[in-house]
Amino acid sequence: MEQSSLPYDKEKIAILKGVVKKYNMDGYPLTAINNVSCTIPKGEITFVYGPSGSGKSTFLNILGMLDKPEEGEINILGQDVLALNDNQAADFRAKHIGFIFQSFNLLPVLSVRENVEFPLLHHGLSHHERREKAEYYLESVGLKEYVDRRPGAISGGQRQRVAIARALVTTPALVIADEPTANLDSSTSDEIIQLMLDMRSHFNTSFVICTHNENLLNESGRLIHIVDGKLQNIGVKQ
Ligand SMILES: Nc1ncnc2c1ncn2[C@@H]1O[C@H](COP(=O)(O)OP(=O)(O)OP(=O)(O)O)[C@@H](O)[C@H]1O
Repeated sequence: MEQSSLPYDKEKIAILKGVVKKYNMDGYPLTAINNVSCTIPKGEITFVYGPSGSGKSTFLNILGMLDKPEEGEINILGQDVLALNDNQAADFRAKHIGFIFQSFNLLPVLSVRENVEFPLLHHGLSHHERREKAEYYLESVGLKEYVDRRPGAISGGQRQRVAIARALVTTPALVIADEPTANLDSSTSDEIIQLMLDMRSHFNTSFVICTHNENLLNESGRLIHIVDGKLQNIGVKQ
């Protein structure tokens, strides 16, 4: 695999330089991400915020290697990820990146435990090892008693806890969360926010969270503000 031309810095999970992503909007080009350069620090929470349609999800999809930009460089953990072919990119993503979505995206026919075991299927573990790991992470998000239930038989907040356990079970360096509290009431949102903060300290995972939730933006962490596809500023909230 090719090494990135961007300098490798072990304190940074990701380095983006000059990233441009365009969409075709009814025959017209729309620049959703416009020359974005930034770094994602290790072991911290970075909050991405900005108006609706400003390019936050596009930014997360590119950072999470779900989508490719037309221009720019992206280095994740020292790897030039744009140089990877589709299979290599899928392997890299499965190993290093976890995702949390606003709509939870759990598989309804699987139990809570099986949902969390699922990302481990291609990690060369025995059934027993997968089960042990899944139960460890489910216990860490407070769902020990619910492992045999189906997602349809637990609350929205509990579903998001399952999704957090599923994102963490592969011990990824980076967890990307797109509006993780948008479908939750405010007190459940607060619990989920607290849980992600606890998980960050406990597992030293780097989180990048896109949010409109002001409670999240008041937490300490890095802030990336995107307006019209451009980075407005990068700040540190103490
Ligand atoms: N698949 C697509 N095809 C065409 N245009 C798209 C596509 N995805 C996003 N866009 C456009 O790109 C721009 C950025 O969209 P994006 O979803 O990244 O914004 P956002 O900040 O996440 O918005 P929101 O806060 O409403 O979720 C918008 O103008 C959107 O309409």
